[in-house]
Amino acid sequence: MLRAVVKLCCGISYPHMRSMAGLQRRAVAVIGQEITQLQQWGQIQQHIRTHVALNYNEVEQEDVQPAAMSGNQLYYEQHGREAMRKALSMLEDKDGWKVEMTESNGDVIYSKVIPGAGKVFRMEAVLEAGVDELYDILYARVQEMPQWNPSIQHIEVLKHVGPETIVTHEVSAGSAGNLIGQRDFVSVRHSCKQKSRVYLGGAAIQLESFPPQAGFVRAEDGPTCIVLQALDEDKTKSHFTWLLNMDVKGWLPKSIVNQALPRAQLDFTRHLRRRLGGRSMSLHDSLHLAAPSPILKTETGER
Ligand SMILES: CC(C)CCC[C@@H](C)[C@H]1CC[C@H]2[C@@H]3CC=C4C[C@@H](O)CC[C@]4(C)[C@H]3CC[C@]12C
Repeated sequence: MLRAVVKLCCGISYPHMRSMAGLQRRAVAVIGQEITQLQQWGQIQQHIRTHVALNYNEVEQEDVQPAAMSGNQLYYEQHGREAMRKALSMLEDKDGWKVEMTESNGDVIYSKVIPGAGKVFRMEAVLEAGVDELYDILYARVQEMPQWNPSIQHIEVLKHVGPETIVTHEVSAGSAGNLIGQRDFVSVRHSCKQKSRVYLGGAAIQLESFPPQAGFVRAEDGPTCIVLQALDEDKTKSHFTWLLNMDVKGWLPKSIVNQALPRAQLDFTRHLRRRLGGRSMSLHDSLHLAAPSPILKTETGER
């Protein structure tokens, strides 16, 4: 329909456009580009509906009304969905994953080198919570994360783009336990909630209104994704899959980064379990938590 209207408009305006000059012509070209973007966005939506992995395509996505959204909002939505799609297709490819670590509580981290993305890590764990509770903790109340996770110093929701998309600024904690030092991230985070599954995708974005700040190393997270899958009817257990794909930036040996990233995943999950009430703590975790905290909130990170 949109295409037909555009064609009709083009036909009507063609004789006038021929007589246009300079700036007017440029303005028409820009409008043309915007229309193409809208169209591409529609195609991406369609692509997600039909092709994306792990049942994400079963989601009844509401028909989007581009007219009701500003160009920027459309861009964030599109970027978030695209990140989710890319991350899910990385997870979908089951070949070539190498076991990186196996924990006594059953958590496993795999890694794989993916052309274009570099080394990515996939964590698989079982959490003693339902997908709704996890969605609430990990997405709806994302800004409260620093209260239960000492690896994260600050999270601010910069924009609420829609019910499924937010733009966030995140600052990791520079601490003795974190060899990489403090980083900050600006990301679009996209969520998709189904009855027994939740998808949380994300990727770095550049915001003109939030350029890298002096003294901070701006890292890039994503395309990344967390998939939560309910394991039982009573909603007491969920399977947690987390694809971590991060460019930490700065001058650091790969070996340090490749050790720090899976560590960060284990730490994150340990704190998440503690937030869930310690219901699923392993012996290893309880011992670890009983010891004086190795995470000292010092300002020793590279700033
Ligand atoms: C190793 C160093 C550089 C970083 C350590 C902290 C990392 C692990 C922290 C910093 C910011 C954090 C992210 C902040 C926000 C979200 C969105 C949420 O919906 C899922 C978790 C997720 C995606 C966090 C995952 C862990 C994270 C990436």
